Amino acid sequence: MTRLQSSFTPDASKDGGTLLSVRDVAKHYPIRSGALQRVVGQVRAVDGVSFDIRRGETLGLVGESGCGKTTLGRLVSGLIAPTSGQTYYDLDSSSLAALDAAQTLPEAERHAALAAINAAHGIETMPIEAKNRFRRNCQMVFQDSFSSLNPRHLVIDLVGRPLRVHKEASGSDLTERVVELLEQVGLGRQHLYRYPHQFSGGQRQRISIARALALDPELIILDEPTSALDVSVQAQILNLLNDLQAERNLAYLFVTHDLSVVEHMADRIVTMYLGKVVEAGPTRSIFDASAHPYTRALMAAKLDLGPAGAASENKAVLDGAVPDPARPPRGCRFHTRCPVATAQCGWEIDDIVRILERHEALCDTLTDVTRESDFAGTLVFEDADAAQKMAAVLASEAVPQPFRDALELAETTGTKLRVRFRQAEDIKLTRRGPDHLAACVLG
Ligand SMILES: Nc1ncnc2c1ncn2[C@@H]1O[C@H](COP(=O)(O)OP(=O)(O)OP(=O)(O)O)[C@@H](O)[C@H]1O
Repeated sequence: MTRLQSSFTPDASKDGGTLLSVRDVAKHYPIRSGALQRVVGQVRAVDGVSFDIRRGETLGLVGESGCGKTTLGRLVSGLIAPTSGQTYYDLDSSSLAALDAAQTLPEAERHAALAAINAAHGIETMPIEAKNRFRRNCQMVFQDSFSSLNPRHLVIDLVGRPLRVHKEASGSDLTERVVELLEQVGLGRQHLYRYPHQFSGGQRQRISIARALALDPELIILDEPTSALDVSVQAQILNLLNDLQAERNLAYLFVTHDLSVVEHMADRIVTMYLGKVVEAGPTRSIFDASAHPYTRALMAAKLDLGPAGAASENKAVLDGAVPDPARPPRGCRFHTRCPVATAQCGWEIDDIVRILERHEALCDTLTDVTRESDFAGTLVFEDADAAQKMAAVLASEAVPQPFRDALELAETTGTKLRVRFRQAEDIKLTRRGPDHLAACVLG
């Protein structure tokens, strides 16, 4: 893979250097079944994601629920370990160049080339002292302040804990440090000896932010920090985050499903769909010239709060549920819902299975599916009539035109229906403008 395809490395105005480099990171969760809890599949929550975060910038990570944003946030923070790939902390420019050059090498050579960089900068492989430094410098704020703040702890304990654990302060010094932190987030000394339930949602989120600031981090991962709040409180928290960033040169990874929030907050945006990055670029470039239909659909969906006409039109854009991440669609994973899909987007046998799920009567008569590959196979029905009917459905307007264009063969013999689609590879990210990448077959 070339660097262009594997990573998203900005040269934005915030040129404080790269803080974190996420490289080809994947997280697959095993699906277990039966009395013996055998592994029968994998949920591909994050599936080969690369991007950089620069010092002092806000990177917005957007996508619908279930696309893998939270998992990615936890991977980046080191809270969970990746299945493959790695996140690198504090690379100098020559290590960063070496890291990207190594991505183009064959697997075996890549390991050798990366050994020194992994040992010094990989958050899974660095020495314990370096990992502790990373942990101090990378903090998280979660959406649900109720569950992230222990209800039995006083504010002084909640905010002071990182200082105590890292032996930064104790006694009256600790109290004064906590007061300082509370004042920075708009609270004060009078709040020290109260419990989380005595605060409003917005105030609790301020306490979470104060706790995240305690060790003076370089990066805060904000996972839907304002989604549970009223709009007016949301604005106050976003303003607070902006002020803190300006004062402390903080970098934020801002995880949200809400593009209107990142439009105001983010310097750059990464759009994720079903575990993959589908588009990444400077915020203005994404909003003015989005190159992926999924990003455009998310942008349209944000107008749902607007005029009724826009709402109904936009609901159609993001119709249907996100497919099962254990069986992500081939080619472009968005092709099953894409309003501008083409025959090149990766239509496959599973798309027939998805169509069958909408035709209950036919689905009941299906007895077997044998696959030669993801793109070719045979469906066996109870009787020849059902096989003919299915062939007729596949040739009709009940299925999208690009699906029909991609279907090279649909041949019935008795109870069997043999099908073959045109082959497709995964769609790679390609350059669409300065620092702007998108993974779509359309130019
Ligand atoms: N511990 C886990 N075990 C198994 N599957 C998981 C686990 N955590 C997440 N998943 C699955 O991984 C996929 C991605 O989940 P994730 O929470 O990262 O998405 P998300 O975009 O953050 O969604 P949301 O906004 O709803 O949190 C989902 O299908 C989810 O069910």
